[in-house]
Order: sequence, then structure tokens, then C-alpha cells
Amino acid sequence: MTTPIRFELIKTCRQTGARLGILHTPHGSFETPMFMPVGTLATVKTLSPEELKEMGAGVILSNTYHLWLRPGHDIVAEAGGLHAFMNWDRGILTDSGGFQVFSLSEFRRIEEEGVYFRNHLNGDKLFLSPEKAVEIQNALGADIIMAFDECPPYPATYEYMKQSIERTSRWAERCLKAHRRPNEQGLFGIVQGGEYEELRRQSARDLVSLDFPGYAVGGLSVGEPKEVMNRVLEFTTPLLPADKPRYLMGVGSPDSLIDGAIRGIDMFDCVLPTRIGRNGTVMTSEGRVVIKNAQYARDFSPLDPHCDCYTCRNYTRAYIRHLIKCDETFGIRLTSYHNVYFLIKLMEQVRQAIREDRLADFREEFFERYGFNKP
Ligand SMILES: CNc1nc2c(CCNCC3CCCCC3)c3nc(N)[nH]c(=O)c3cc2[nH]1
Repeated sequence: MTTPIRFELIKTCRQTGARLGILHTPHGSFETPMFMPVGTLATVKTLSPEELKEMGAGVILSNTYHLWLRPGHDIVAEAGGLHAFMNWDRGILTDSGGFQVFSLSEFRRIEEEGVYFRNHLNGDKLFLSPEKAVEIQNALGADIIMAFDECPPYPATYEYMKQSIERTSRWAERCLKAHRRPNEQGLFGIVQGGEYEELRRQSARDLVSLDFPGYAVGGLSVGEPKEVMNRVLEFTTPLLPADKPRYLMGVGSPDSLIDGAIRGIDMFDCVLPTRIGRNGTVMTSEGRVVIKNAQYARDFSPLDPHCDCYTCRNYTRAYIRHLIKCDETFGIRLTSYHNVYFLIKLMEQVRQAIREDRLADFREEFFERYGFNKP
């Protein structure tokens, strides 16, 4: 079987163990560690494919659950798949929908066969199974698709977590059997197990034995302290094959991206840049700026003095504050553009630091300037 997804390991940072790699996909090859902007409803909110390309986005995310409900995976398939539908000819990854069921739908029942829940838009009863989640993703046509998993709430008891990961491993096997396009779409397994090392080991063992072309670390960025996430990564990533890509789901903030790369993660996704951008919060090299604050009313400097993005080269804090205060759509386009650009450029700096074997030094410099080390 010709696997459509291949990870090429270029080098490992001598200071930290972080990896510099290339993710080869049917829609191009992209350097890792990489940040993947999220396009839930087949658009990275307010940004065009041309803008995403000019800022260097390679792989973007979309989602089984949302597109199943609207417009329907059949319509996307008739359009020729997600790439044609949204006019994006680089990489696409779709999440399997499990997480969205748990985060969007209040009523739900998990059974061996799948999850029963209600449509968060109209309350209709719905059912999603490993087979259904793979069928939808096969129809959507992303380059990377995700196994249907349970992302347990945090915290969860050891007993609950053990039952859950064993069912998630059985579901992973069902996803492999249901996958109809293995030569065009790489199916990634998702390791679960919460903060329990023994369960992370069991979950990784089960999934590695199924020989997926890539692996995600799931069940994190669900409210646990950062130290817990870092500890879980420290004992989980070494369990995954070094020659396969590792994707940390739902992460994240600038400090978590750097700390995840240091612990061997190659791929990240997070709604943060566009979500906080919509309420006027921007990430800058000197920390977060809440542009609505009165202090920026007469501030004619760029959002970030060290940023060379379209927003920072052409507009001032005072102007963007004015647009956001007046609910002008152009305002959230400018903040969203800057925030996505900021994380994509941050990963470029991380990759350069790995090339120069100085990612630990870069972490110190970045944390100091961003204000993460402030007591
Ligand atoms: C925010 N924190 C977090 N996200 C997680 C996610 C979602 C990752 N982001 C996907 C996008 C979300 C918006 C729509 C488009 C897809 C997780 N997904 C799965 N399948 N399993 C997790 O354990 C899992 C765990 C996660 N933790």
C-alpha cells in the first residue's frame, strides 16, 4: 500500500530533543513543527486561501461533525471534495467529530457501537460511530483523517479512563477496517489515557501495533494544568515511532507550542488565533494586547512592533481599536490575520532554533519577552 502521508525526519535539536521534519502529503510537503489554522466550517474565519498562503499556512483543519451537519458531506463530495469546495490546494486534516460531540452536545450516551447525541443546532437525535466518522471523512477527502475516539473529560477516574481507552482502541481498529481510501488519505490513531502513565502506555501500545501512518496525542488541553500536559507529553511521545508524525490536538497558546515541540510534537492545531481575534485580543511578541482597552485610543503604533504582517505594516492600534469597538468586520479580519500569522511565524522561529540547536535558549528569550516568566 502506498501510504499517502510520509514523515521525513531532518534533524533533532541537540539542546532539547525537538524534531525538524517534513510532512509529505498528496497536496504538498510542509516543514514541521507546524501550526495548523482551524477552518471549522470549511473556512479559516474571515481569511481567504490567498491570505493563508501568503502567510505560509500549509495544512489547515476542518471537521467531520460540523460538515456532516452543514452543508452535508454528500454536497462536499459532489463538489469534488473539500480542496475543490473551499479552493484550498495545500494540506487538509479533518478531526473525527468525537471531541465536538463531547464539547458541543449536552445530551449524549456512549455505547460500544458509537455515540448517541443531539444535533447542537436543532436538537435532532444523532448517532456517530467509527464507521460513520470514517465514511464522512472519506467523502470530505482530507489528506489526513482522524480515528473516532473518546476524549474523556478532565479529570477522570483511572477506572473510567481504562474503560475508555480500551474502547477507543477497539474503535481505532474499526476505523482502519472502514477506511475506503487508504492510498489517498492517511488515517491517524489518537492516543488517550489522561494523566495516567500506565494507560497512556497501554493506549500507545494498542495503536502502534495497528501501524497507523501518524499518531495524535489526544485528551489534553481539556483544562489540565500546563505542568500536567508537559508531564504527559514527556512520557507519551517517546512511546510513538520516531519516523511517524506526532500531532498534539487542540494546542495552543505560544508557550504550549514551544513546550510541545521541545517534547517531540510535530503538528499543532488551535482555534485560539481566530477565536480571540474575534473579540479583539491579539498575540504580540510582548504578550497579549486587548485592543479595546482605552489605553490604545491614541496609540498610532502597530499591534506588534516586531511583526511584519499585512496588519502591522498598514494599520495602527488606534484604528483597529476603533473598528473592533464599532463591530466593523474589517477589524476582526485584521486581528485574525495577525494572530494566525503570529503563530505560523512562531513555528518558523522554532524550526530555525532547532536547525541551530538552540531551542532552549529561544524558549527563554521568547518567554521573557512575552511575559510568561513573570511571577
Ligand atoms: C482545545 N483542546 C482540545 N481540542 C481537542 C480536540 C479537537 C482538536 N481540534 C480540532 C478542530 C476543532 C474545531 C473544529 C475543527 C477541528 C481533540 N480531538 C479529538 N478527536 N480527540 C481529542 O482527544 C481531542 C482533544 C482536544 N483538546
